[in-house]
Amino acid sequence: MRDVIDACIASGQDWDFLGYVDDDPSEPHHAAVARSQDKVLGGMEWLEDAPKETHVFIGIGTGSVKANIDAQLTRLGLSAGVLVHPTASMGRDVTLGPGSIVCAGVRLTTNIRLGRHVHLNLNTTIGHDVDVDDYVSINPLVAVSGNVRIGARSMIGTHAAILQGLDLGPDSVVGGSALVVKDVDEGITVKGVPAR
Ligand SMILES: CC(=O)SCCNC(=O)CCNC(=O)[C@H](O)C(C)(C)COP(=O)(O)OP(=O)(O)OC[C@H]1O[C@@H](n2cnc3c(N)ncnc32)[C@H](O)[C@@H]1OP(=O)(O)O
Repeated sequence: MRDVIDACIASGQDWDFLGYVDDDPSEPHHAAVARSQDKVLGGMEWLEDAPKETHVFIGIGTGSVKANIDAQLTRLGLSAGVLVHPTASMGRDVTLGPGSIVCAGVRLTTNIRLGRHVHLNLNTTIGHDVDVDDYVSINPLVAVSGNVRIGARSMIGTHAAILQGLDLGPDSVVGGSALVVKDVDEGITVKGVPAR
């Protein structure tokens, strides 16, 4: 996520990165943050006194965790921003929900809706007329075809392909490199080619 923030700032977007909020940062995480000359601001309690103009992004992939943190942020009256890497491309009629993170090389075509805190990782493509519900994470190099609906909190593993017109239920999981050829029910994990 830090690379997306850096690129947005470099391209002239008006962000000033304050740091990370982490309830239980590991030693390697602390060290990596220090090497980048960033800081861990504190745990979730830091947000209670954060300036109200602070915008927050959730750097966690698990949909249910994102939903839980988003509820806490809403209670605190904090807003989520939208981050779009300058190398991402976007067609007409694309709606990005609060907290959306669109990484480098992502291609969004037309008539697409992303819900709250949707993450589109590196080089993912989203076809026309696609609805991605709240807290979904789509990992690098995924190809989502046209007229697909992805239910809330779902995770699409790296390099998966989803064929056109399919419905993936809430909390579904698609394994890395899967080829999804039929609808996926709520809470179900599919993997392989074809995915089952
Ligand atoms: C920038 C980033 O890092 S973004 C993150 C990128 N990472 C991803 O996208 C992760 C995607 N996740 C996966 O593909 C996971 O392996 C999941 C979600 C499919 C795991 O599903 P689980 O059912 O928990 O798999 P588990 O690890 O228990 O393995 C069960 C079996 O499935 C196999 N398996 C696991 N993942 C896959 C997969 N993607 N495709 C095919 N087979 C798989 C395992 O080899 C194992 O087979 P075995 O029983 O014959 O030994």
